[in-house]
Amino acid sequence: MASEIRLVDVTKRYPGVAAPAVESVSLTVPAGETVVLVGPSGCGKTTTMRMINRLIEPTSGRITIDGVDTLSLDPDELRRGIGYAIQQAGLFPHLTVGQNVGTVPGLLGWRRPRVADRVDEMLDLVGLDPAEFRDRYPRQLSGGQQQRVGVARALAADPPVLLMDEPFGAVDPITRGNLQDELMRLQSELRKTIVFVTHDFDEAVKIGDRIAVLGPRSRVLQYDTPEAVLANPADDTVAGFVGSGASLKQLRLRRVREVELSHAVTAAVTDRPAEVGRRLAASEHRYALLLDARDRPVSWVHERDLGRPQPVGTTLSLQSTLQDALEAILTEGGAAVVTGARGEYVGLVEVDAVIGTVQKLRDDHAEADA
Ligand SMILES: Nc1ncnc2c1ncn2[C@@H]1O[C@H](COP(=O)(O)OP(=O)(O)OP(=O)(O)O)[C@@H](O)[C@H]1O
Repeated sequence: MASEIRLVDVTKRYPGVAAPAVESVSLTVPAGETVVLVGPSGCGKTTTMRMINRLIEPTSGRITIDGVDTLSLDPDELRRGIGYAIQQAGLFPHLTVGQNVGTVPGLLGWRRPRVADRVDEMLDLVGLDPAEFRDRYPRQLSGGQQQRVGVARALAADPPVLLMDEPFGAVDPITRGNLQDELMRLQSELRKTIVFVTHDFDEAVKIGDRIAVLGPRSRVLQYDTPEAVLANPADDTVAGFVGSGASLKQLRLRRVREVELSHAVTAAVTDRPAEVGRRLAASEHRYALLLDARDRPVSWVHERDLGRPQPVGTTLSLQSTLQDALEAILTEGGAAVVTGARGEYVGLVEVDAVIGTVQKLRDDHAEADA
């Protein structure tokens, strides 16, 4: 269940402040997608997001959810239908984890056993063992665990819309990466409409189906897929925000399955070296890949050292990112082995194929823009 959110010409003026904090923003968030609002501090991201659940009332303009004007709804009712997760989780300190997660279902009048079941289900979903965590207080959790509880609470009443304001801002980079991965996994199952605020462009690229790059007063500088923003920033301000290393960032978005694989000379580990040598001689290759009885890669042999196979190191799957592929190619030297679901040999990724894919992406976006 997901909803389309539409902002039409939305402006917010804070009392006593001459310049509007948000000026004439129009943006459509498609149902079931994750849209990231990204921009520098003070540009109005939080104000824009909070107008959606009316924690802040717009001065003018219209916000609709599935075509219904949010101003026509009772604000409390509106907010019960919208999950909200914020930095440092914003948990109630005097309530247990279970009570925190069960807040909205409780307000909605769910019966206790149903709330209790839902709490456990949600804790499971965000990777916390209910038996261990449901009766703890927030202060007895790490920052990352608190963030997980925050996400569980936001999702508890199964709202079609989820607003997340720098939800992973207060944790270390590794925990942050894990929480991002978790959110992406959850979203691939739940397909909520998510509006996510961050000032971290890399986070936006990683988790967004689309990114809205905002300038002062929440002006939308570019609204597109991460691939398109990276390949072709709309102007110098966006380019500055994309920063250096745009091509390297693209490597994280593309998968091995999108690359043309090349093929090694293969042989069975049980084949005699002389036979492997004959095969290599008949080819343009210097290395052969030896496979076990179930076609799984075991080792490489060089034509001039057939008696001394070298074990295959890191292998890739078709789902691996091109960043992983490049890392493996650099470690393995020249090419990395791709395996299928049962570990069987599928092909090789070579560095030229990775470079070619990124270049093609740039050319495609440049053409689309021309
Ligand atoms: N209650 C308020 N009264 C007056 N001005 C406010 C109020 N809340 C925010 N502002 C101003 O509105 C502008 C936008 O603030 P907002 O918090 O939406 O930005 P933001 O992009 O989310 O920033 P950050 O990334 O630093 O959280 C800022 O200039 C801020 O000072």
